[in-house]
Amino acid sequence: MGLRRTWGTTLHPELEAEQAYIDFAYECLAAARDRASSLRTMVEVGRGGTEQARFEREVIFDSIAQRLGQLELGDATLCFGRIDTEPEAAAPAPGGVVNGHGPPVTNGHGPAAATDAARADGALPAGPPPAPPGPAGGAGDTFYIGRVAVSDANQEVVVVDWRAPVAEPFYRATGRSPMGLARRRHFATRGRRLLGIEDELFGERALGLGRDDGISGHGALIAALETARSGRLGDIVATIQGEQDEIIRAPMPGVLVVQGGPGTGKTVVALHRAAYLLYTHRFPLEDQGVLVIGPNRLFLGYIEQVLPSLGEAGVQLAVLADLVDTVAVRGRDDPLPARVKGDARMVKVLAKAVRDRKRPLRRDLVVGYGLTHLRLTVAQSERIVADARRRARHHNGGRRFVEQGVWEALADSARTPVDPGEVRSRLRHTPEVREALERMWPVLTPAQLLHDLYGSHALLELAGRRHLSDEEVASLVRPRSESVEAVTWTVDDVPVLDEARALLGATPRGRRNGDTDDLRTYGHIIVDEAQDLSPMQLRMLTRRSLNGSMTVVGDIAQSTGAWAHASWDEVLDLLPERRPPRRAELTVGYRIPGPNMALAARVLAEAAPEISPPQSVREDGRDPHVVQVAEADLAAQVAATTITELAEAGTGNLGVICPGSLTDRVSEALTRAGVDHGVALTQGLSQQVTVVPVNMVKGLELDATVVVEPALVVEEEPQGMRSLYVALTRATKLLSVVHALPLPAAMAPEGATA
Ligand SMILES: Nc1ncnc2c1ncn2[C@@H]1O[C@H](COP(=O)(O)OP(=O)(O)OP(=O)(O)O)[C@@H](O)[C@H]1O
Repeated sequence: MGLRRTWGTTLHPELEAEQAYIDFAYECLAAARDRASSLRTMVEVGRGGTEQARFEREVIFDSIAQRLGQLELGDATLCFGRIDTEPEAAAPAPGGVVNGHGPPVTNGHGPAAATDAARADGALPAGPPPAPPGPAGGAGDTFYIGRVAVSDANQEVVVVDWRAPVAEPFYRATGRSPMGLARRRHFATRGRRLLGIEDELFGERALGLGRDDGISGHGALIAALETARSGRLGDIVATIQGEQDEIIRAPMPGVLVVQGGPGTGKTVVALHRAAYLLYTHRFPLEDQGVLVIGPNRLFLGYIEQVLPSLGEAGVQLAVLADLVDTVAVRGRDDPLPARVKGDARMVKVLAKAVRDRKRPLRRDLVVGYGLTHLRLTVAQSERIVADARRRARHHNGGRRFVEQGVWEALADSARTPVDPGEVRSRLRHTPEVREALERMWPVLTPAQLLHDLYGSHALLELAGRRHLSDEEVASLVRPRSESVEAVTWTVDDVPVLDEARALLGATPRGRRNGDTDDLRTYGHIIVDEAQDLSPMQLRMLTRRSLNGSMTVVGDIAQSTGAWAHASWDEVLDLLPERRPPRRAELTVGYRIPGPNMALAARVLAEAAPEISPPQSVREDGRDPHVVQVAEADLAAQVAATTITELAEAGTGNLGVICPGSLTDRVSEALTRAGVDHGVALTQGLSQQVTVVPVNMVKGLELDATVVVEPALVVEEEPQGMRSLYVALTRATKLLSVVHALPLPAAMAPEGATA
């Protein structure tokens, strides 16, 4: 059984009727917006009434504002297709069904009736009611699928939200498994204008023609993929494919791991899953929160538009450093300390480092008290520390037990009875008492603990000798900064600071400002580029998972960090284990045209031989251009190639992907050649041309790329071949390579040896 497609080279006979229906849907959307706006004016947050009344008004106000946000589509298309079910598959759907005679007749009160009613109460503009065509099967049901749900004035469904269960066959039906569909129709639109219609017929109507390769809405998909990139990832609600939809709608509990090659849609799919889960489990997820973790800020800037355009508020996009918000983070460590700081052995090292900070006195504390002296003996201090260790869940929380023990012991030592409370108020600011408390049990922030630890070979040695090698211990030492505020923390310090925070808990001062021992958790966590996360980074995420529900996406072949994982098992071992994890794979590549993928696949075969390359949806495309020049001419040639590629890319964007050491030289050459450009580090992808060091390019996508000096990429990056694979898989269209050094063997022209 197959599918039959008719994609608008000639005018589709139902174009006009569908256009009328789409116009009607937009009118209903505008009416819904007007209603929400006037409601907002009515509930405008005022000062009057009781506190309870004001609170309720604010809640209503917020939800209207959110609804208005959802109804604000900007340039995005409202309705991108429809499905017609087979007559026998027709079943009433909650909230309204489009019955028997096509879209205008919903439950017997179609848009025609609805329009009259709405016009009567002034909600809809005047105009003829639409007369859209009936369903393919004659007597089945029809549902229009769109970005948000729209109803008419009678609350009849006009457009179904893409996340609703009824929309599932729009994305999942195949020739082999039509899911009760007679026809699926994709609309090609520009704004509100319907430009073309693509039909896929199922069952007997398919007549065995057309494709059944699991790709649905082929024309719409290719049109979406050919569109020039804006430097920001967009949504794919109109063209989600079956294998992607299964991941998006997978049940929420537990960990779901998604492996997929470059351009298979892992990032978009993960973000659409966030939107789907919030729609389907709004209560309790909206309160619990959804966290999306990306590898760096450039990447977050690249994806930040996708979720609002899906109508989702309340999702937190973050890099790991944002979760440790008390310190500023810049740069990375050298490979050895980076690796040690990511290693799970650091858990034990830190626990020991905190233990080492709880010390009995070296000699008795004797302190003047009026005409007499009070005494705390070494043995008493030992008992107090041991007792607080047993009682405190977090280090800082133990300080009050220690203080209490000290006041009591000092009071006990008086010749005449003294009240410990009195001792406390008279002695707590005395320097020798404070010093004793600091020795026995200092209050520590994570930064103070690490500042002291890294700044002292002795403390490191004490904490690490049973867990780390001498070389590893030595790699962590760094010159002591003047104050803890002057320390520059690195990305690699972040999970160590977080581990320290989990051990230390809130400080008394933090507690007074509302801080607690417990960290903020989330009902669902989405992790992108997860293949690069170290065990300590994964622990950070597990710590923030409320109930073990996570979506973890990545590509083992693109793991390039200090902690490049060889398999997902290694990652899963470090994630919450409340349920058996589920795995999914994305196999179809949407970004990379066939010829570019063929070159990248040769590099992949060496970088990660066990991983198969994705199958490109677009088999055609220009062959990659490879240009060799003398070393002295390299940067000038990069500029020249950039200019030629730009001419071919038209309005599309272009990335010059360099080994880190060549970034400045290439940028200067572009300036000399008069090419306006940005540098990713400071400007993101906001310019048409951007120079991107290879270690920042992961996850990004451009229309055209010029990859500079592959051999140097391989030499400079810790996982060189994998970094090169990442670099070669960024372009949606044009790929050029400019080099002076011999190419890595895997890239040499087929048949040639390097
Ligand atoms: N079903 C789809 N319809 C239209 N475009 C799609 C679809 N799936 C993916 N794409 C597009 O393919 C491109 C690649 O998607 P995405 O960046 O999510 O892939 P990825 O697997 O995360 O890639 P990488 O591993 O390189 O980070 C994006 O432009 C995305 O919009």
